[in-house]
Amino acid sequence: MALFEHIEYDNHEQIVFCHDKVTGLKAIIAVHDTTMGPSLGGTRMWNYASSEEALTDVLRLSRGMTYKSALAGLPLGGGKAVIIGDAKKDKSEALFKAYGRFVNSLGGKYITAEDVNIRTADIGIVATETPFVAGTDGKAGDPSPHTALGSYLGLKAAAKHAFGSEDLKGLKISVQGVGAVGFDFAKYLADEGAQLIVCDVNQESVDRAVNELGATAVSVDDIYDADVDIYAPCALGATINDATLKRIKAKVIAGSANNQLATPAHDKIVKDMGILYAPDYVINAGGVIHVCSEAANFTLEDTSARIKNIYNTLDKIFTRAKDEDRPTGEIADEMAREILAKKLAEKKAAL
Ligand SMILES: NC(=O)c1ccc[n+]([C@@H]2O[C@H](COP(=O)([O-])OP(=O)(O)OC[C@H]3O[C@@H](n4cnc5c(N)ncnc54)[C@H](O)[C@@H]3O)[C@@H](O)[C@H]2O)c1
Repeated sequence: MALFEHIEYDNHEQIVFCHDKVTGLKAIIAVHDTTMGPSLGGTRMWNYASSEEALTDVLRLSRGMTYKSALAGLPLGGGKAVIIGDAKKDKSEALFKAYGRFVNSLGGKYITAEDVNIRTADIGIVATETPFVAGTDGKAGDPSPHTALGSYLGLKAAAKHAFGSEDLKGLKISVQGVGAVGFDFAKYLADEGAQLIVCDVNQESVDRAVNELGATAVSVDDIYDADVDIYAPCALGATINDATLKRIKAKVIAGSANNQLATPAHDKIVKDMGILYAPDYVINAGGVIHVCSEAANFTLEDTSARIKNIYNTLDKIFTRAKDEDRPTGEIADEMAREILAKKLAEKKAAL
């Protein structure tokens, strides 16, 4: 397996392969970049088919965290970790304690939090072995309301660019997934007079959106055919793909879901279709801002100002993408790299 030559290596600072002989823990911690500060990113537990697949995933995700935190203006770098295993069968207190000792061995270069298949209770066990954790129970708490607020503000920035006004009154918006983030997000839209079309695999969540927000429900498959101005993916990743793009009628895609594009190539494909795409890691940064507020002791005002700034960041991305006739995701990545390069130059000058 290639390491320095790995296609996703992208100059990672440190990659730690963790193996605990007693518990059988196998994990990879990837620290992509600490130019802006200690790397922060969640730990994912997944039954990867191979260690190659796990490595590719963690490298891609940790770089994503570097870009996300840089564009959110946070004093954080990017990192991520994966535990290789079946979350239904392989979790144990001893395993998370062993993992916590590996996180601790990095001395704060990597701060962990929850991610797919990891609960705050699991992170609570990790926290018994290391202080380098964020998002534990009883501290900053659930990031979803802040993710919803940031995503709503980001959607308004997209509406301004696509339709000439950020006023959502009368706009038709489909919200795919009305869970922790999606419901609060949809409530902001409904409060502003948007017409909502929602779907969810959970019927209770659908009923709540229909009853409390006056939304119209459609099936999880029909959401792609909805005749709407804006499509807001707030559930799964990879919903922007060749098949769905044949059906999506919206002129804007702006929602909270992670990894919305099925492949990097879909960034240009949506642009060429005349759809304005709000890059996922920019619009959904409210969550990492929330978690950072715990790690960096932000005041409530500071946290709130950073979340509101998601609007301004997207505004800049959309303006530059239009001026340069380039895809929005490409511009976002470039802007993140510019922030990192500037900080690195400052650090070199200070030597
Ligand atoms: N929670 C956060 O602070 C945060 C931060 C950044 C990004 N995100 C991303 O936002 C998205 C939503 O996160 P969440 O915390 O609200 O999760 P959640 O699990 O609370 O909500 C997801 C909702 O989507 C529904 N769903 C699942 N499959 C579906 C399908 N095929 N079609 C329609 N609905 C479906 C679920 O039933 C659930 O109601 C995820 O992609 C997550 O990675 C969340």
